[in-house]
Amino acid sequence: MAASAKVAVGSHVWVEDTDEAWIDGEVVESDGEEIKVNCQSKMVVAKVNSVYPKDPEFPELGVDDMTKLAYLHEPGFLLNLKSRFNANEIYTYTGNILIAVNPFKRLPHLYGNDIMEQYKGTDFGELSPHPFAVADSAYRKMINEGVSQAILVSGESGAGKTESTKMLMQYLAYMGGKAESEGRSVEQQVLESNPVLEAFGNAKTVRNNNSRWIS
Ligand SMILES: Nc1ncnc2c1ncn2[C@@H]1O[C@H](COP(=O)(O)OP(=O)(O)OP(=O)(O)O)[C@@H](O)[C@H]1O
Repeated sequence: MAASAKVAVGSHVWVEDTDEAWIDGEVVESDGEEIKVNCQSKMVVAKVNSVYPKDPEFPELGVDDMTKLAYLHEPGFLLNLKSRFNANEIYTYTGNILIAVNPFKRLPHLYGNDIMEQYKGTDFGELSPHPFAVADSAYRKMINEGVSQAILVSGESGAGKTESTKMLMQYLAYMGGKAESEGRSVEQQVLESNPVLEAFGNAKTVRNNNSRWIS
């Protein structure tokens, strides 16, 4: 929060916390420099310029695009991801960037052919955030503008880059190759080549038992 911003008694703010990262509460006292915040578990004293405003109208299930948040700051972002994750919504947009939170469990209902069909040719942002929407947007730009496209997948080890890339490949293969050869579609063949490539290029690490290994 900007140092000059006023924090009125009765307003709701986010305060940094060593255990939870951020906790929220109501401001009960302020002398202009320091404030006392009544958080659910404890009373916290903090510097005015170290707290962030909390949107009192934040929807319980969060918003599908961070740009719809009333305040763009770390605790607001984290609350939104957590609210959506608790509702099994692991994908969230920030404009045209897709954020994926690793569910560490299979969610097959998200990735079937019926879901790919839904995303086919649909305007970006019209349906729920999804890697298929990113892949569809890239695919259509490539077809319509005749220009090569790149999708950047980034995150720390074990975040889910390989899994997300598989979704992107699944969609592109689905869109690009329907011809059957020896009873298997191009889509199947492309996806089946993945474990072979992984066997040569991946190794178990502390964070991930299927990690990309670079010497
Ligand atoms: N969308 C998802 N659905 C289900 N499980 C997932 C998903 N994303 C990640 N996981 C789980 O997390 C594990 C690690 O994910 P992944 O291998 O994609 O990470 P990574 O970012 O590629 O890691 P590294 O950089 O170490 O290679 C997967 O083996 C899988 O069990």
